[in-house]
Amino acid sequence: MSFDLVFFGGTGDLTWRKLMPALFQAFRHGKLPEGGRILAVARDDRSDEAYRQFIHDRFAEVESSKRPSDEEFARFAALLHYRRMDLSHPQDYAGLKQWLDARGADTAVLYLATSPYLFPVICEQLGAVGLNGPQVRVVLEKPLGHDLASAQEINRVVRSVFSERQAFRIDHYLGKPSVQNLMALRFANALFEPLWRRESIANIQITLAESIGVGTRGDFYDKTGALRDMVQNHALQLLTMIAMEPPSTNDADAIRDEKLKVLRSLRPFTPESVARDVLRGQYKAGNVAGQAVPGYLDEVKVPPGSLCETFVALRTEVQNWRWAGVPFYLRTGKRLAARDAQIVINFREVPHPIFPSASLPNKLVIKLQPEDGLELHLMAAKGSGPSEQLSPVKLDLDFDRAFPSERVGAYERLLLDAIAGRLNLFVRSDEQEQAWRWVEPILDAWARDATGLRTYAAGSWGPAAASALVARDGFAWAEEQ
Ligand SMILES: NC(=O)C1=CN([C@@H]2O[C@H](COP(=O)(O)OP(=O)(O)OC[C@H]3O[C@@H](n4cnc5c(N)ncnc54)[C@H](OP(=O)(O)O)[C@@H]3O)[C@@H](O)[C@H]2O)C=CC1
Ligand SMILES: O=C1O[C@H](COP(=O)(O)O)[C@@H](O)[C@H](O)[C@H]1O
Repeated sequence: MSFDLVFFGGTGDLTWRKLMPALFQAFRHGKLPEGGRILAVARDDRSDEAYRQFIHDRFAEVESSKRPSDEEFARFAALLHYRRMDLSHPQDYAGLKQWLDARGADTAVLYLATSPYLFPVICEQLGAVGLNGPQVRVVLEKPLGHDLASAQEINRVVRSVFSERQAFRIDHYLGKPSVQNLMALRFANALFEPLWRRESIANIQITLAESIGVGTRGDFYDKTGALRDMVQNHALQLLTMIAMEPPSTNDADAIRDEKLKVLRSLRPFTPESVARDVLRGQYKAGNVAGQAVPGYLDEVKVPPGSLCETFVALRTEVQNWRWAGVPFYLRTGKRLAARDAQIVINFREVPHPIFPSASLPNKLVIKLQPEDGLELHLMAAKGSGPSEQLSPVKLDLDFDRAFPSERVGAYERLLLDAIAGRLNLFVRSDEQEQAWRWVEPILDAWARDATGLRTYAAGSWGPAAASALVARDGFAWAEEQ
């Protein structure tokens, strides 16, 4: 199968930092189909050779195990091409069409790695020159809109040019190996399904903690905040995968239909429940891994006095028969104590204790990063005889060790899926819009009342009030258990 992969925004940070290294890994692992060309598009004039040199130099900034040798780069670079285009100039698109048509590859994947303000004009112009035939797929990078109205507008334009099956909306968390494995855990094992419900599960906690701050992205981040940056997309996508009903097939729409039902079942927020169940915070100076780090307000390009949230914790419920009354806690933040993304399924206590020593409820921890694996926390008897001492034990499955040569990074997986036309790990427009619909009352409440922002020391687990959010129901966050 021949393919052309075009990166609009081909000189940008996303392309050289994430997409090119991911493609190179696919190439190195022999997973990139033969017969591919990669075309980078941006506004400055440069030759293919100059672009190859640019990418070569940027690889120096990539993790050393992921850098190519000279011989590997020479082979990879032969796939790379460059074309000058101003994406806001309609007259620049005919040349792109000619370039693609001259070879007429089986598939053209057009990756919009630019600021989203360009998405409408790019889609319209691709349609105008006929680059929307069935062999074309368009990949839309996050953020897809700033609120419901802007997301709907982008989707309207995309739909006016492409069919839904041609639109690949990226949420890179869906490409993470442990997130893919969540589907296998739930739907390729009979063990968990009978327990995966309110009768057995006390609460579910999704934590997406970062130890890094906003770095040099202060201007972008300040207009975005943690709710839009992480909750509306990554955290909610994880929640849907945990809470969805078993899809009837492994087809993309069967899965996305079930995820959409979960999003529609989330308890809607009111001004009162936002005040009670949603907490936002901003980091102050502190210490992360022994290093002193500045507060958010001292980061570059952050406006003085900004009220932007760098931390969100919230409590919600999925209002259906399976989950009625089970709290789902979501938490994300920058400059927290550790880089730690995990989903914790806290099971209920045994109904009738018979041992003299206390027994802890079972817990299943789905670890997304830094490690990728599963932990099942159980109780075991340490001794024998009538007064057995119970002790917690852990079944620990490390996927990196179990499948050492087969783990594929998120962007590598998603790029390969887009080339192959597999939509399972991409977000459908209705899911995305429903997620915006659900977070909007929070955004509205915060816009009306600027007083609720709490602070937390960099290197902590967020504002102290986040513990109270969970303690109110008689529970504790994983690190406090
Ligand atoms: N960086 C990251 O890690 C991530 C970024 N994103 C999102 O991806 C998008 C791109 O981010 P990032 O790569 O960091 O941004 P950059 O500013 O680094 O890159 C923007 C790219 O778009 C090109 N561009 C801008 N305007 C035009 C135009 N009119 N015609 C042609 N090309 C144009 C630029 O090239 P030139 O100016 O030379 O023309 C450049 O190649 C953003 O929306 C960002 O939020 C999402 C996830 C992660
Ligand atoms: O989408 C985003 O994700 C990253 C975190 O991704 P991870 O794979 O490193 O966990 C986050 O830093 C960034 O702000 C956000 O835009």
